[in-house]
Amino acid sequence: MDQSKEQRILNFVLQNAVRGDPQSVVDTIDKYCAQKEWAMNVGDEKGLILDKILEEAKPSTSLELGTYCGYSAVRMARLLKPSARLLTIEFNPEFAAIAKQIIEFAGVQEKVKILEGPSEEIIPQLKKKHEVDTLDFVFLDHWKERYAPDTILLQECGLLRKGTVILADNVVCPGAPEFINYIRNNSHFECTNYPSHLEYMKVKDAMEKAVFLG
Ligand SMILES: O=c1[nH]cnc2c(O)c(F)c(-c3ccc(F)cc3)cc12
Ligand SMILES: [Mg+2]
Repeated sequence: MDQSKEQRILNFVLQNAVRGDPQSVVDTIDKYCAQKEWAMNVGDEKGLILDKILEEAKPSTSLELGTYCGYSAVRMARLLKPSARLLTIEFNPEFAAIAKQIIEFAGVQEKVKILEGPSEEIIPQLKKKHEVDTLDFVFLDHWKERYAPDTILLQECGLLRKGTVILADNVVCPGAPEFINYIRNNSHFECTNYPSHLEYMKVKDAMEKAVFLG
């Protein structure tokens, strides 16, 4: 059977990146997706915005919605302090299997736990099944129609605390209008927009940061 694009990305990482070196894994995926096949990783330009906001937050417990091939999980894990943890939720089993291998190759598997399934099912399990108290950082990078309902669900499950940083990808392209409308008109969040470009393209995109005020 023909290989999937995600399998081709994995193979390129295995053949060209340095095992145990997360930066080389990030750079290798960016090289492949910029030169060979576009893929929906957050990429190098928006990745630098993610890096900066994550480093400012210094999170102990982070959640990512939308693992895909694990690019942003590796990118975030490389900046986390030794005791910090990243939980990442992926609905698509094929993507989760690829991400697991890329995360392990990068050597960050001790910091990253992939949770396979729909976010609306897994989020309510985070406290009891995954021993989460509250989240310090949340990266929204899954289906845009889930950004708003999952943000509401995180609040309802008591997973946000005063100062939790939520960062959303793609608020311009493909766009997340319901989320933007919800979060910018909600007095419990302080929002900041970060204009950028769609990964590996000259198309405009942006990220939105929303700090929960409690
Ligand atoms: O579905 C997505 N989940 C997470 N991130 C995405 C992304 O960064 C994209 F650029 C895009 C995207 C796909 C096709 C386009 F033409 C433009 C953007 C999609 C996603
Ligand atoms: Mg994205």
